[in-house]
Amino acid sequence: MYVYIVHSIGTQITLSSIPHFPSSSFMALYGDDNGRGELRIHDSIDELSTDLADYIAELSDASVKERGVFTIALSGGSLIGLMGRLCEAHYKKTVDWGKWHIFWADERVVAKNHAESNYKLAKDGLLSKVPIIPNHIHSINDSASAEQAAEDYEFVIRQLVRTRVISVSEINDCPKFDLIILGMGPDGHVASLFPNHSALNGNDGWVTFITDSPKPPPERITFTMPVLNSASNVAVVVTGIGKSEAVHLAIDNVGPNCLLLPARMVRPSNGKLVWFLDKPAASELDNFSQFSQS
Ligand SMILES: O=C1O[C@H](COP(=O)(O)O)[C@@H](O)[C@H](O)[C@H]1O
Repeated sequence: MYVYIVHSIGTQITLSSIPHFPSSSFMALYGDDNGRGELRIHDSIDELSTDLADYIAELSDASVKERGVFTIALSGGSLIGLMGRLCEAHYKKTVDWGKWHIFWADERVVAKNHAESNYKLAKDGLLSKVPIIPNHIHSINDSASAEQAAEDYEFVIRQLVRTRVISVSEINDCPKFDLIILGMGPDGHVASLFPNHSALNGNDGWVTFITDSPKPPPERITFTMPVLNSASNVAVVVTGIGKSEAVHLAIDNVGPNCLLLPARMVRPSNGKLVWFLDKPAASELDNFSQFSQS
């Protein structure tokens, strides 16, 4: 019945335990002092999914109390399946779904009913199963070119910033989403910001586009890095051994060559970063053996 919390303060590790989770649970938290955020490492996908659902529900409550709305930007890929617990009766009853506004941190420029659409994935796996107001679902214009779709999406976001549905960053003029929730590819990409791609340097606009994604489909739109880093909360959700090397490069103190890994560049300037990992994904972290002593 314990969750183990590991605080990393420089190289000094302190371990404490508090009653909270079922006995098989395991969670490790890095202090935010290294700028790499909080780490939540779970024994199983099942536990990770429950923790993720609780985390989202808590942020939703806090935002609705404070601002009357909850603005959440989703990604695609394995993430949506990991958010599936939110469709369960407990969350259906307790979450204030009518106050949610849904966005996409990245989207593939394909028709909304296409198997590769991040909208379709979220719609089938989550949005059609909870009482979200249809016009609070802000999906891209799927009949435009990638360039036009990015421009249109930025326009939609600008209108919602103007009407204060979406907050504004205190540091720059970027939108400040209550939560941006990201997956990560084995190459360290987040949203549709890929390593060594020029879109990574897109620091002016809020939404940019690519037509040569290394991962199909090639045409995508994506939030820029400044928008990711302006959010109040960013969660990065990663599972599986195939991503363990990228997790290590994104989080540990590695050489300067990795500084431009997209996942490593996610450092909210005035917000909180949380990594949700299963043990296989965390297994190459420098301190993993200390985490797994439990
Ligand atoms: O193409 C994409 O890939 C990433 C990672 O996907 P995963 O299936 O490996 O979890 C995803 O976060 C992004 O939104 C998506 O467009």
